[in-house]
Amino acid sequence: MGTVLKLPIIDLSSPEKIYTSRLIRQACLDHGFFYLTNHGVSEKLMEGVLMESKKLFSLPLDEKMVMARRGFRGYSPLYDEKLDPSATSKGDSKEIFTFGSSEGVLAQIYPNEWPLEELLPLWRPTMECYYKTVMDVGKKLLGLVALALDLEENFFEQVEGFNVQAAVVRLLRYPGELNSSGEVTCGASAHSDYGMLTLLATDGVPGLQVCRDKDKEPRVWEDVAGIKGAFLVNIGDLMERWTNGLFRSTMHRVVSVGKERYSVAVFVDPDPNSVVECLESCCSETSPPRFPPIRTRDYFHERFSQTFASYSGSG
Ligand SMILES: O=C(O)CCC(=O)C(=O)O
Ligand SMILES: [Fe+2]
Repeated sequence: MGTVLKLPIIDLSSPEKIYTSRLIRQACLDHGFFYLTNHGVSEKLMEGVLMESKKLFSLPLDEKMVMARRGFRGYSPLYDEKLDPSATSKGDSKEIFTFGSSEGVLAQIYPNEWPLEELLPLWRPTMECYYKTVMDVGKKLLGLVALALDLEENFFEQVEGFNVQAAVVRLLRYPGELNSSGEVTCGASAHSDYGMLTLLATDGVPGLQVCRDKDKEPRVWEDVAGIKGAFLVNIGDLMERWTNGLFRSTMHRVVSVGKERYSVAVFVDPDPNSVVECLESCCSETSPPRFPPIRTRDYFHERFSQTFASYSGSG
């Protein structure tokens, strides 16, 4: 493993909102990644989610395939996703289980898949509690991000950027296999996240790396360590587009270190119908918009079609 990147730590419980928003701004300009502490999600709940996730992935494959994803919700077996479409591998070495809100348009198009209550009685209540609790964190954090951009605190709610029904939770299991040829095995190949913000919790097994300059060849990958109880937060592509590239959607990947690894990523994404376009405060005559306006649904569809084997979703 290479160098470990030192990332800023943001305390979500600080009463100094403006000061905290300035720290967030700097973190988003410099890295697009930061740790979030004192966020209000208990370690017990985070551990409970990881434990239930392990139980789900331990089920026999045919029982998991009953919940196989339609669109992007449900179970994805090993190699179903390849986050870097240009990679020569057969796919990313990981299993995924994705769910979201049971309400709203997305839930109608892609109903959540739940494991049988007889098999995993605590699964659904634990996951629903996590979803709800992390949404409170997402809302508070996006308020600070809006302040960091000199916008009204509720800006992202007004433009349907924050919508509790549009977020998704992605449970991940990396088997930790190593390649006999000595090549890097990716559990998640190089990519940036698609939405606004991602809140990541892991079981502490290393493997996550970021590449701060995606245009530099060869790419330089730096390790990111976990902080127990903290979320690792990163900016996604739609936030980068909203801010005209000011806030960075940084490329990252997960490499296998020969050990099984579990993580839980919550993607705080805009409403599928929202249009993401350059904020007035982020462009000028000398710095015109770098990206045309785009509907969230269309952006997601484009990315999922490139990265999922046989993707037939509409958002
Ligand atoms: O598992 C991790 O640590 C990161 C996962 C990730 O980057 C993703 O699913 O987008
Ligand atoms: Fe990611």
